[in-house]
Amino acid sequence: MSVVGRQMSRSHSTAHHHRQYSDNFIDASKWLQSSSQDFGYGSKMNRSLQSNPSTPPVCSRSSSLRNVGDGHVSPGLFDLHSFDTELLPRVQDGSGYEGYSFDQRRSSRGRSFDESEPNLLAGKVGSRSTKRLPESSLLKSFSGSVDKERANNVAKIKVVVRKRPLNRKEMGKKEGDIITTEPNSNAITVHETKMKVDLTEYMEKHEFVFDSVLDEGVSNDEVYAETVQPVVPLIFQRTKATCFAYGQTGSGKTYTMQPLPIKASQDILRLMIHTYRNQGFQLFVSFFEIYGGKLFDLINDRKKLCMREDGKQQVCIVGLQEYKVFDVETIRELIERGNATRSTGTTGANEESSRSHAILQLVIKRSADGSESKPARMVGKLSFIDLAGSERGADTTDNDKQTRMEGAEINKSLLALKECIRALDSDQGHIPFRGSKLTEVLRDSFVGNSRTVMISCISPGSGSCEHTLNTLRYADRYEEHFKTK
Ligand SMILES: Nc1ncnc2c1ncn2[C@@H]1O[C@H](COP(=O)(O)OP(=O)(O)OP(=O)(O)O)[C@@H](O)[C@H]1O
Repeated sequence: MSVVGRQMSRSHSTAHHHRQYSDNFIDASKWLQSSSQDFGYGSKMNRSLQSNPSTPPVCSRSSSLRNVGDGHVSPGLFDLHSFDTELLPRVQDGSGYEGYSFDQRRSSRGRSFDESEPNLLAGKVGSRSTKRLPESSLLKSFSGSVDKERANNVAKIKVVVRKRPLNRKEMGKKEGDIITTEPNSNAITVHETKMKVDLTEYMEKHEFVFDSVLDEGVSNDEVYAETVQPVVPLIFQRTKATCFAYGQTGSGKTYTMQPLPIKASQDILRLMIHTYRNQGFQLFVSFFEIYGGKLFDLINDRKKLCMREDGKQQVCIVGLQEYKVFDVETIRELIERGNATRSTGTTGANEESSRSHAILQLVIKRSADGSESKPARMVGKLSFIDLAGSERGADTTDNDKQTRMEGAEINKSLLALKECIRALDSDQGHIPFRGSKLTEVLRDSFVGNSRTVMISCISPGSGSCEHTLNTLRYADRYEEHFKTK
C-alpha cells in the first residue's frame, strides 16, 4: 500500500500517561447537546438565523428555488456540486495581517472566542500544555507561495488514533488498560489475553503504526492541532477536506468531534478577517444526518432530504438548509440546535444517534470577483463526520428487523468508506463512492483536491479488546505485527 502522506513525526509526545478517570468525563452528550429546545437566541442569533436562514439568493443558481412547507421538494438550497469550483479564479494572496484583533472585535459583544473554550472542553482536564498554533503564525504562514508549499506538505490522508481514559464503568468491572503507547512514537500496542487449548493464558501483542497516536492525556485542543488545523488554510485554496471519527459506541467519537467545527470556524473566520480581508469570502454551515440510509436536516426540524444526481453525475442534497454565518457564536448555536434535533428527534434518544452518521459542513464561498452582488460559488469545504458506532454494523443478527436493517446499512456505509479511503490512499483513479449513501454524499470530498483525516477512537478496557482491534484494523494503512509471550 502506498505511504502517501505518511507522517511519522509527532508534534508532541505520548509519554505522559496522566490518566484521567471518569470523574473528569462530561456526560456522554451528543455534539454540544443542549437539554433545551429553546436556545434563547439573542438578537444576534435571530438576525443570523432569520435573516440568513439559507444560502442567500445571490449565492446559488438553485437557491431561489426554496423547499416549500407543503412537502414539495424543489431544487436544493444546498447543492454540493452546483458551485463549480473550477470556474473560480484562484484567490489573491492574503492582504496581510494588519494587527487587527478579531478577539478584540468579538469582545465588544462581551464574549471572546477563548472564553467559550471551557464550555466545549468541559470535563476534560488537559494534562498537557496546550499546543495550539499561535494566531499570528496561523495567519502569517498562509499567504502567497507559503500557501502552496503548505498545501503540498499536508498529507492527503492522515490517520490518527485517539485512546480515551478508562471510565468508571470499566474500572468498576476491574477491566485493565490493554493499550500501550510509546513516547515519541506513532506505534500503539494492544495486549490481548488469549487462552491455549490447555486453558493456560497467554498474551498476544498487536502492534500498529499510524500517522499519529494520541493517548488519554491529550486534550481536545491538541487533537485539533494535530488533525484539522493544518487543513483549514487549504480550504481557501479550493480544497475539500473531511474529518471522520470512527470507533465503537462509547469510544469518544462525539467527545472528539464536538469541538472541532467550532475551533475550525474560529480559524476560518480569523483567516477571512485577517489574511483574506475584503476578498469576499463567505462562510456557510449545514448539518444533517444519515440514518437508515435516509438524510435528515438537523438544523431544519429534521426535514427529510433527498439526494439526486444531476446530468453531470454530480450529487445534490435537495432542500438542505445552509446558513450564512459571521461569527462563532452563531455556529455554536446552530450546532446545538442540530444536536438537540439529533437526539430528541422522532427517532429517539442517544441510543439512536450512535446508529446515524452526523455530517456538519463548513463551506467557504466567493463570487468570481469577490463582490456580494454576484453569485458566490464554493471555494472549499470542510466536513466533519461523527460516524455511527462501528459495532452497530454487526447488528445484522439482531432479532428486530429494523435494527438488522440499520446494522446492514451501517455496515455497508463503513465498508464503502473504507474502500474509498483505501482507493484515495493508493491513488487509484476509480473511487467507489457509489457503495453507500454516505460515500455518495461525500463524493465531491473524494475527488480532486481533497484531504482526509480519520480519527479512530478506541476504548482502553480489556472488555473492548475485540472492538478496539477491529477499529485499529479498519484504520490500518500499514502492517499489523503480532507477538506472543
Ligand atoms: N478523551 C476523553 N477524555 C475524557 N472523557 C472522554 C474521552 N473520550 C470520551 N470520553 C467520555 O466517554 C463517554 C463516551 O464518549 P462519546 O459519547 O464521545 O462516545 P461515542 O463514540 O460518540 O459514542 P456513540 O457512538 O454512542 O455516539 C462520554 O462520557 C465522554 O465524555
